[in-house]
Amino acid sequence: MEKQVILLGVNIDHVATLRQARGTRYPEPVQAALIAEQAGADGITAHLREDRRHIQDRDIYLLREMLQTKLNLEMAVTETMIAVALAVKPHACCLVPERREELTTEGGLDVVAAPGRMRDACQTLAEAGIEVSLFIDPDFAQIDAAVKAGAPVVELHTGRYADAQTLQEQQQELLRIQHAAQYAHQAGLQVNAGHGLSLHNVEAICRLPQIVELNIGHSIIAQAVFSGLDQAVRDMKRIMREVRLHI
Ligand SMILES: CC(=O)[C@@H](O)[C@H](O)COP(=O)(O)O
Ligand SMILES: NCC(=O)COP(=O)(O)O
Repeated sequence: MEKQVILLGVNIDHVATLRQARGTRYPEPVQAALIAEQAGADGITAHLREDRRHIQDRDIYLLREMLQTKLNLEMAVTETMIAVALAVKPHACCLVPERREELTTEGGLDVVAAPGRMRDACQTLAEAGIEVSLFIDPDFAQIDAAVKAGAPVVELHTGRYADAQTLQEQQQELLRIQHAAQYAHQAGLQVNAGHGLSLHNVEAICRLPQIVELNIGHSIIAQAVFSGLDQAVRDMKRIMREVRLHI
């Protein structure tokens, strides 16, 4: 398989978490996005949650106007969110599961359980010129359902890999992701990955040649607290590039 550059989408949700903690006007997520782009981010991801715990609607509209790369809007599969996406027209939409009581995303979208709803959402967004990706667990049945729904892209959930408590568990989950990436690629899908990735665990995912793009947020924003956002993005891009060059 030809060696491809692996792209980095920087998720800026938790810049907005800091702002919402006090209801101030700072830190400005749009400013963070522009810094991330100048540091080498290939795109910006923002999750407009139904409970608006971090990213706000105004952030999405401003990002759409200001970004030099691409806006990947993460959202639940609801009529309300689809209406927002059709109004904003981001470059891409990643459809994710959401539960208000969750601390963060806990799993992948269950495409198998709602094939019609997923197909309709994919079709509506695609007709508006939006590239749709489905955030799913590394599971063959979910990959098959994503193909049937007409999604051109899947983002494999790496949360169980990132949260693994033992080396054995981590290796098992990595193997699951590897097989899912191969299967999804063979099915003609673009394969992205994300959730819980950091400088400490990203290398093994970068070694999977089918992975086109990683969406990483929490660990980059956390590192930015100490080394600044520009450096945090550059550090992540560098490790991704070096690992991919040597697979
Ligand atoms: C789908 C996913 O894994 C993340 O992109 C998502 O944004 C996590 O939600 P929080 O950013 O609210 O933790
Ligand atoms: N879809 C994954 C994403 O955008 C960022 O997830 P995380 O790095 O904040 O866990």
